[in-house]
Amino acid sequence: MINNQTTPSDRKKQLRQQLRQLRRSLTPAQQKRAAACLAQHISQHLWFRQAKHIAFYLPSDGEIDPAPLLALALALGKKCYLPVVLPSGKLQFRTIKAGTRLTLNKYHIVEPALGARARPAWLLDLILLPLVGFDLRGNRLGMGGGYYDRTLATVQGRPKPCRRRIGLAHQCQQVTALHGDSWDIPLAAIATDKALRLIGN
Ligand SMILES: Nc1nc2c(c(=O)[nH]1)N(C=O)[C@@H](CNc1ccc(C(=O)N[C@@H](CCC(=O)O)C(=O)O)cc1)CN2
Ligand SMILES: Nc1ncnc2c1ncn2[C@@H]1O[C@H](COP(=O)(O)OP(=O)(O)OP(=O)(O)O)[C@@H](O)[C@H]1O
Repeated sequence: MINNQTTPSDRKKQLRQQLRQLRRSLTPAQQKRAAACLAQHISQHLWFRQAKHIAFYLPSDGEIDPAPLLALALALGKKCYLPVVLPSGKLQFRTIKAGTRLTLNKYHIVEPALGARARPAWLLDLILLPLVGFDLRGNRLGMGGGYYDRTLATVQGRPKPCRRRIGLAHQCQQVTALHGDSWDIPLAAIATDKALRLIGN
């Protein structure tokens, strides 16, 4: 029997493919300009200026590139971290600085090798998360692994993870409305090449 009904999960997958295709189609010049604009928006924000420990990511699959901001943060003496995927389905945030040994994870994304010091998520001052898609209510579509959701989930008996979370994306990744899932961790702001917008509650 053929089942033609699409579920919310099918639609999420389809949207993910479309938005990933869209960001991959940006030219190197567009990517470079977007990364520079993003760095400008975030570097002026109080949350960045106040933060001593910041989680970044290294771009893959056309994601907006936080590298210029990472370079600035390192130059300012801030401690910077990158996500490392663990077999448990969670992320560990490991320190990145000049000379940190890097390796490729199972998704071919660069991450610090074993040995780099890790910092728990609740001791980070600011977390910059990669987005595949977003809406202006702060709903977030990620790569579908649930890594950030699992890592930042509030579990009773555990300290609260950092709430200053900024989702990063190209402006073209905005959609009218995304369906939020019960496990989605809320974003406090979204930063694109165009603006940094705080999410109102
Ligand atoms: N730059 C970056 N780093 C990151 C993330 C991210 O979204 N961006 N993550 C955010 O959570 C984690 C990795 N999460 C991922 C989850 C799923 C797939 C994925 O489905 N990739 C393949 C197919 C699977 C495979 O090859 O085994 C694909 O490209 O379709 C990739 C990364 C940690 N590091
Ligand atoms: N706190 C959690 N505990 C256990 N499983 C979870 C949790 N959060 C999410 N998941 C699982 O992860 C899967 C992927 O979730 P979702 O599609 O929201 O990922 P995503 O947010 O797009 O990905 P990512 O966080 O990797 O960028 C879901 O099927 C969900 O069951």
